Amino acid sequence: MGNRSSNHLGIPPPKGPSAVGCTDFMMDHTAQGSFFRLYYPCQETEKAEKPDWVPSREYFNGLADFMKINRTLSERIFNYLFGSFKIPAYLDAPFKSNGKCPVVIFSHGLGAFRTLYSAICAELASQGFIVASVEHRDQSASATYYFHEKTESEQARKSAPKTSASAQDNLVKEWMYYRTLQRGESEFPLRNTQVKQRADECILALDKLTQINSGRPVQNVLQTQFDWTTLENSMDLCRIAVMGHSFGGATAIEALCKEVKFKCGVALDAWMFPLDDEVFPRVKQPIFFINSEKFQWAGNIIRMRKLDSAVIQRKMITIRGTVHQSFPDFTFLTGNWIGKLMKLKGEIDPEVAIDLSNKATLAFLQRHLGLEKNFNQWNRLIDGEDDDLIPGTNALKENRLLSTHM
Ligand SMILES: CCN(CC)CCN(C[C@]12C[C@](c3ccc(C(F)(F)F)cc3)(C1)C2)C(=O)Cn1c(SCc2ccc(F)cc2)nc(=O)c2c1C=CC2
Repeated sequence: MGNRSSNHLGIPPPKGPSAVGCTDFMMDHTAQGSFFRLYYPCQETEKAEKPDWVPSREYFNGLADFMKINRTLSERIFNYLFGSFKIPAYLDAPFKSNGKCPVVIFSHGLGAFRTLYSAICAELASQGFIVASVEHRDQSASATYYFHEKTESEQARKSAPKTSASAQDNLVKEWMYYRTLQRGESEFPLRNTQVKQRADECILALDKLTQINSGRPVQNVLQTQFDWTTLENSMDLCRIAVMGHSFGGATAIEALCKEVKFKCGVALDAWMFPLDDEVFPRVKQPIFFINSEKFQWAGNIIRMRKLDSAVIQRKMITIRGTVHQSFPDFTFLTGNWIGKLMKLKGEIDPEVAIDLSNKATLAFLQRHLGLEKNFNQWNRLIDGEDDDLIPGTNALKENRLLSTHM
């Protein structure tokens, strides 16, 4: 990678043997329904094009709200900086896999949304996983949308002639934006309510995938060219993991606690604040904490350590030279100095960092989902055995003799 010209920016293509397809699913016309982007192994295809990384400009508006910057100005900047990037996957490409695919449900961070972790999700799909990247409707996403049927009165107000009242015409696309903390509002009740809703949304996404896998007809209210019936019997529903970044890492832990079908969890730079203390003793599945060097702090690590267990595998590694944004796709999309200025990049090459994170994740998933692949070649990464990895954490002042294995 070192010899690539610096202006060649973009989300790194997946490294696994399969080409990757992606499509969107929305269960119904409510904010309570499941909404996710699906990444999956697909047939090599020239004709399918790669979808836009940010599906519509409302997402940039939401991002501006989240970052407390002016919408008009930032929309132009975001469009200029990020408007043309494509996802390393083929839109609605036909599904193809030999054998049943293990499943990962992915949960985005605060202020993010379903498309921003494509380097991670596409890599897993290229290695044979079916990945559903959920878009949460708990108002923690920068933006998300849903449809609702227009009421008679709304219909009446619309100027168009009655004759055009097709199914689509009486649907209104409703945008839900990031909910900022009100002045004087305490954060924990909001985040604790949100983490529970987020876990339920991960479980609901799994329920929809289960229904799709069974071949029972499933409604997708989005007009896509993807044939969902091709996913019948495609998933190994004994091999399901839940994964997430930051707030999504806490969501993964909450989801493990609520749903035993999730056999293990991977928490990328988890933000432990939203979780109740009583969740910790109730999680029985293995968890892998993959942390950045700059984001973590002692209090957050100490909460992760509450999950430490002599009988259930809990592992933790820290990637040297990484920041919180080393996991979402933004880290690949700006030059070095803008990236470092906006804390989107750390010292380490972003592709090296995400490669370590992805390989360590694959090795952990093989171990705890019982996969018959060759991801065990990266087992040493789970123990932090690499020049760019620290076993456990750098965020505590303890000396190495006292540090536990996690
Ligand atoms: C002032 C705002 N204040 C809001 C509460 C803090 C804002 N903030 C730091 C930011 C996100 C930042 C960001 C994004 C995107 C560009 C861009 F320019 F590239 F678009 C730049 C700069 C602004 C780095 C975080 O919240 C960090 N964070 C995140 S960031 C997840 C995310 C969000 C948007 C994305 F586009 C990509 C990824 N997810 C979490 O679950 C948690 C935290 C903190 C605790 C829990």
